[in-house]
Amino acid sequence: MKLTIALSKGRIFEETLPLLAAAGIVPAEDPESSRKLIIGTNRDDVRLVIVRASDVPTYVQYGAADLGIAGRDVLIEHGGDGLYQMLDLNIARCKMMVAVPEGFDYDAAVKKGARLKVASKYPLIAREHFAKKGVHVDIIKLYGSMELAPLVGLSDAIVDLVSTGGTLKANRLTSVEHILDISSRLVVNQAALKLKYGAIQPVLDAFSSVVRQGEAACKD
Ligand SMILES: Nc1ncnc2c1ncn2[C@@H]1O[C@H](COP(=O)(O)OP(=O)(O)OP(=O)(O)O)[C@@H](O)[C@H]1O
Ligand SMILES: O=P(O)(O)OC[C@H]1O[C@H](OP(=O)(O)OP(=O)(O)O)[C@H](O)[C@@H]1O
Repeated sequence: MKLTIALSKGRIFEETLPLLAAAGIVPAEDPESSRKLIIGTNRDDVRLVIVRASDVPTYVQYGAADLGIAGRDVLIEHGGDGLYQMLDLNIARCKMMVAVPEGFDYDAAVKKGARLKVASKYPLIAREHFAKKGVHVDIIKLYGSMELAPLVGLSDAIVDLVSTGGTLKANRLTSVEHILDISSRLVVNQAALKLKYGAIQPVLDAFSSVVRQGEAACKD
């Protein structure tokens, strides 16, 4: 029985390699250098499909992939239909933040009840955050480089992912609110979990043991 795992290239692929190795899975090619979208592995029964990070839940939801790895950001925006979130893998960690240009008095704008223009690739997360605070916003949906939006007058603020803070700093922006901690999760197609349980369970066990080792190492 073949298992198909959906992954995005870049940081998720890189950070998933040790997890795959623990499950005895080694990709036959590097998606950074190969143009192939279906990558074989050392195991005849396991293949990887390389998709956009935000497309991973869709492939898993419809069963085109049995398993996938996606950020909490992507999973919240997608919704949970057709898939189970099985495991927090603790990889690709970052924070979802509100950021504004240095010198913009965000607290004063909020206090005044100003209507804010907010650019984001994560409209659901952004909308819910400001709704909870009772702040009126117009959300402007973007697909990348949110940091540019306030610099050219497209928005007052952004909702984006922050890790080192280097991108904000390089663009003279500053974070003003923390919304969520983000990490990537293993998701499984609901039907596949039943039908391919025997093949999926060892992968889950191997991934969990790597996550537990990482947690133990953090405590030491
Ligand atoms: N700077 C970062 N540091 C750590 N993790 C990050 C960072 N940026 C994004 N992530 C996490 O990694 C996931 C994949 O990010 P990646 O940059 O590979 O894709 P993307 O460009 O956001 O997605 P898409 O190609 O679908 O637009 C994100 O969904 C998020 O959970
Ligand atoms: O705080 P930092 O360490 O600077 O990381 C933050 C940046 O990382 C992400 O972009 P990414 O590098 O994934 O680029 P992309 O969204 O264009 O793929 C995010 O959208 C920020 O722009």
